[in-house]
Amino acid sequence: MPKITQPPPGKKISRKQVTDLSSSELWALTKWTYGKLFRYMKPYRGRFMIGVALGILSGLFNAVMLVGFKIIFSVVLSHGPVAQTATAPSDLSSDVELTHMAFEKPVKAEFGEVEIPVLGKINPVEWVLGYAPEKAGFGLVIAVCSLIPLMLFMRGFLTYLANYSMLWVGNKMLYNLRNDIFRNLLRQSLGFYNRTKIGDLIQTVFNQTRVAQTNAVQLTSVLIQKPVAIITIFAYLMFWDWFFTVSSLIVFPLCLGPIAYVSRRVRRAGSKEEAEAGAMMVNMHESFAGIRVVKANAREEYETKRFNKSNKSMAENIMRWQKALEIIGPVVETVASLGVAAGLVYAWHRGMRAEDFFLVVIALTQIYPHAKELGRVQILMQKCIVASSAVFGYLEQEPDVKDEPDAKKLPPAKGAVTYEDVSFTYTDAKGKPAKKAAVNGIDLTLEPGKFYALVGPSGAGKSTLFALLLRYYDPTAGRVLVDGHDVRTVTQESLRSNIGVVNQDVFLFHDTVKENIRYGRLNATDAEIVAAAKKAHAHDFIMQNKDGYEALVGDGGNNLSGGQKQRLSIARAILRDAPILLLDEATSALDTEVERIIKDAIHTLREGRTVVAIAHRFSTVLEADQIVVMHEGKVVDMGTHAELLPRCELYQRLYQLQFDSGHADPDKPMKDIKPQDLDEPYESEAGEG
Ligand SMILES: Nc1ncnc2c1ncn2[C@@H]1O[C@H](COP(=O)(O)OP(=O)(O)OP(=O)(O)O)[C@@H](O)[C@H]1O
Repeated sequence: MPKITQPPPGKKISRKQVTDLSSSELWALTKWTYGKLFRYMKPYRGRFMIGVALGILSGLFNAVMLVGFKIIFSVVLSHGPVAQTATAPSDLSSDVELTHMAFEKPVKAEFGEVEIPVLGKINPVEWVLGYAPEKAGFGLVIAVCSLIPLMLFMRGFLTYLANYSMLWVGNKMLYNLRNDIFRNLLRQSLGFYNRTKIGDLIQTVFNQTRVAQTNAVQLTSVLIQKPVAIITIFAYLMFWDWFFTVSSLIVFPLCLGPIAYVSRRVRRAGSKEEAEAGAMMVNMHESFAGIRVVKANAREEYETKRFNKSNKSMAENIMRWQKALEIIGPVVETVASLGVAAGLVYAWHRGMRAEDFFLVVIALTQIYPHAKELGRVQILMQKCIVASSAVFGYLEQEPDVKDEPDAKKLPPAKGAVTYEDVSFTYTDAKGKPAKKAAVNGIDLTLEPGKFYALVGPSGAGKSTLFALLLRYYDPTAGRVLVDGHDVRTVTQESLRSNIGVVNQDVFLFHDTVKENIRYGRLNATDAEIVAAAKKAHAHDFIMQNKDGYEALVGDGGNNLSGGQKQRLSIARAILRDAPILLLDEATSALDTEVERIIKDAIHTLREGRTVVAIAHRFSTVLEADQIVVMHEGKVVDMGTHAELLPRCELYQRLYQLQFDSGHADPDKPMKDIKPQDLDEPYESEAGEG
């Protein structure tokens, strides 16, 4: 098996895959992930390093606290000076003194004297007071005890500052990461969007970026603060009583056992929860975006059940890992209590003083939360890798269609469009090419300023010609030229700024009428917007609303009728003022009034422009300067209605079908004519056009 050192380009790594990795592979992937994430940390490395330094300080502060506790205990819990040492056993009489004797460390000779690692014996009470009192007075006890909250506050404050710095860096990272991934997703070709679930994209941009960032930041904090804290405490304990410390190491792995077991359960449940979260996102997106279809088919219950399934499974998995996490505390405490009990026996055996034993217990319980956090490293690492593979998979995905490095700006075009032997085959969700080309060997020249109608049965390749001109896809063979420029040699932005599009499915943003029209040209003035709306015959209906141009159109334009949406879309195209206009005529029957208005608007639009319309009505076809007849991905013929009717068999059939099927009104759409609707299989005569 080859070693996985980084996710395959554009592919996500599943939690299961990560769980199955060998430790060297996991290490390699962690390095990869961190390498990627550190690029995002780099601009904030100053703050990051401050966070690291503060993390180390807060870890080291544990030793200061233990020293502090030792001083406090020696002042508060010692009862007066003990002048004896272990070398004078005959002078001892009390039990306390006996225990002192049994304790192999030198016993304190003076009140307040403590032995500190590195520093040796010191008497801080004497330092502060200037003399060594025989016994602690009330004031001294109060003063010394107040050190406890002070020390805890200091450690908490250091940890807070360390975490704050890390979170600050993390949030900046998240902000940049989200921006970059969103930008890169918008750069992707339509082919990418055909292959990808939108809910998945939303889940990655919104959730996975956060998971990658929080886990990376937490991991950094844990990997820096916790080992320092643990080592510091252990070093202190070792200095103090190495045998006891080493013995407690035996209990320590016992505590880690339940952590490891629970971690596995948490990981499994967490991974299922994440998968369900993705499914839920996809389901929600589809239900809301396709609300009309849902309602038209009365599928509310069906969609709710689908949602429920994911929701239930998610809730169960959340419960599962929360239950596992909650149980870890009591289990570890029970195991740790064994250690305390064993320690107590040891203390008795060694004749340890209560205050010293108390200190050891404090030190050991201080280690526990740090060890618990350190036990989560693997989970954090796995979560980080899984989320990062999704994030960087999308982030580093190169678009199928992108500007050439030397792409030039297409100057304002005259509007000549040429398809030179153009073929194109779509690919399926797995990137495999379809069996049949959508367009095949298209040779077509469209002159500037003319009106062309594309006609043909459903699936003939009309929309594909639009998509290739807009460079949504690159042809598999041949070239598409605008004013003699191959569209692949100019920037996509400049190409598309020369093309206006009116789709039959109008998409409006949840915003005001004004802003929806302005989407055609962002720097348009309000006056220009009103002028465009007037030309599109949209002004009157806009003004009927009391909010006029400030009225909200609703989500996707839900507050408007189909015709009104069309008119706003035309106003948008008028505002765009592009020399080439692509019009995908609505197939749905619009009322006669709306039809007329839209036709008028098209009249306005065609002036001085190359207009190419996918025509679904013969009234539109008849207006065209040239009609392009398409069939099965080929241009079959091209000419005026008068020229085509006598000579083009397919055109005759399309025409007859329209009238025979009772659509005597030429304004009625000739929609949904399928190849099989034509009497006999039509032999395409490619090349005639
Ligand atoms: N995104 C896509 N992925 C895969 N195949 C596609 C895609 N879009 C279109 N096709 C296929 O390409 C062929 C041409 O489709 P196209 O949409 O260009 O035809 P059309 O003439 O515009 O049809 P209609 O009038 O029904 O819109 C059809 O066989 C269609 O199934």
